[in-house]
Amino acid sequence: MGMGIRRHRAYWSGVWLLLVLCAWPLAAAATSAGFPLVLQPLEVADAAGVDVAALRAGRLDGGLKPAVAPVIQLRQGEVGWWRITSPVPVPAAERPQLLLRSPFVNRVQAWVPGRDGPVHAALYGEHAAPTHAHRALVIELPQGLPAGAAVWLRMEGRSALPMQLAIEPLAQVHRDDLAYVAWRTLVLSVLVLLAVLAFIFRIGTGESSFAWFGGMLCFAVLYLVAVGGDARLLPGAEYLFSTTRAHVLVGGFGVVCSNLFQRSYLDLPGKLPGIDRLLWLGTALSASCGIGALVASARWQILAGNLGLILSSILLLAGSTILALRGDRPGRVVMASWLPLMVFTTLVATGHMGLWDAPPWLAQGLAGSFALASLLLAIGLADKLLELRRDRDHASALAVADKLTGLLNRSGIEAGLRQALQASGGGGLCIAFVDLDDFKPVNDEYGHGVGDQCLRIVSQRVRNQLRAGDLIGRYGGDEFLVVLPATPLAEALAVAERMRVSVRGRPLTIDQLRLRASLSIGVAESMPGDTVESLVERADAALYVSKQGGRNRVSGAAREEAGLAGASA
Ligand SMILES: Nc1nc2c(ncn2[C@@H]2O[C@H](COP(=O)(O)OP(=O)(O)OP(=O)(O)O)[C@@H](O)[C@H]2O)c(=O)[nH]1
Repeated sequence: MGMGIRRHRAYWSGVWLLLVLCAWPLAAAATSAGFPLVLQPLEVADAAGVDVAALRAGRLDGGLKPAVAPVIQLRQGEVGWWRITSPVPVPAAERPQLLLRSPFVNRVQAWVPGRDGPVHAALYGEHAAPTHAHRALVIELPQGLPAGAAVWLRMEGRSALPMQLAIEPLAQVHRDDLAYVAWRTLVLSVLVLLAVLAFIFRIGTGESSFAWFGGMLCFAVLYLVAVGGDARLLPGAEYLFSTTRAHVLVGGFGVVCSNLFQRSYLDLPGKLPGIDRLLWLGTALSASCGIGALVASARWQILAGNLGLILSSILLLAGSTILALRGDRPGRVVMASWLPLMVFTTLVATGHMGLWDAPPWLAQGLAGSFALASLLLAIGLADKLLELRRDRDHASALAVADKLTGLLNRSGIEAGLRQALQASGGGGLCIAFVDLDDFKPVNDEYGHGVGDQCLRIVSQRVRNQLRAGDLIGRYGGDEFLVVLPATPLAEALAVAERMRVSVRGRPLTIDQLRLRASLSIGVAESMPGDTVESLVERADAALYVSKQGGRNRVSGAAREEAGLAGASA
């Protein structure tokens, strides 16, 4: 009980630590304040063929639309133009930078004051800038943004994800870059570490749910790295990660692994078979989008993938809530891990849909809540495994326990003796065969209840004479077998004598009765080539000598080659 509470405290301390670590970069991002900017989309008949000289000279200003929130979002294949100005002069001394956050695979061109040609910016490819973190495209404004001056932006839509705009001093960009990289490193490290642990546990325990969990984490890491651009500077990263097809593929297989893991962790087939059957539909949709993306890229894959994800999330949240309300532990763990994830997913998705102005740190919160969910699930999985282990240990302890005395039963003590014989290498081990004298009359005169109590007290007294490594079991009715590893015969005879005295020396008090009992004991020492049967047979023969000698005594088995024998009373 005490151990359990301590373990749970350790789990929750870990979770709190992670939450605090989550809060730090989010708080840092939230406190970032840049220069105000005004964003105006430009409406032109032919967006692809705009005359930039005319644009910069202000001759196309008639096409400018009213200012919008500083967010740029285009459908795939669309071309868009925007003008950026600032209501206050942005001084060059502050080394201001234009930031386009969460760029993913988008590419932009910018015409900034002080430069003739366009500045290109992208996460991947020849225009990738290794001098900044991958959270944003950063375009330098060498002359700042004086009153009346403008930055012109051109973008071809490659991803439908929105990009937020900001103008910030270089010092702040660097500070936020560092916080971002630290945060991403923490999140990705947690996920990678958990994945490695999951695969190690899979090999160690043979539990398939660990493999699905590990798979889910690997796909999650790939997804975050692909969308976030963490690996953008590695050779081949552009080819591997910068296509929507890559995201559909890892996303689809990630959901498949997650579903297979959660159904086995929650035991959905046994506990909620209806939800389990529906979950197969979500899994099939996600699998079809993943397999489809392996073959070719098509629009239906994104639809199937999103449907699979939404259906699976709803079913898992519903299933875990039902199980949690029933007091089921895995249900509670899944609910606790999915809730923050679902909240962040909904906030990010509604932000993407333009329903509200989502803050830039929300995407990082989503990644963090995923790491938190994975950590909770890993703890839950380990906890479930421990519980299974405890149940199994309990069951195997019950299988070898004698109910009446709490000692090992016959098969338990025989197994223990077999092991001890193997470990002893054939010599130096003694056993004592202990039998209660004239027990039948106790049963006959006082009844079985008193007889049982008598067996309990005698077993306790005999056990109290043993050392930590010795074994004792109830061999049958009123017979006990004691195994004394690494004990010479003389010492074993002395131990047996102490057992005899412990029972004979004091009467057994049962209710109002005071019964005098005694033991007959036969001791035998192991010899090379001994088996459990041959050794027990010699101890039994020695016990017979004690019985024949008048009971209440200890006899040592004769060692044929040495002719040793001992007896006491
Ligand atoms: N109360 C009780 N009695 C048991 C239990 N198992 C066996 N017995 C009784 O233990 C007695 C064993 O008797 P024996 O060992 O044959 O004979 P004994 O009377 O002890 O005499 P000696 O062994 O020759 O000294 C029998 O009467 C069994 O019914 C048990 O679990 N509870």
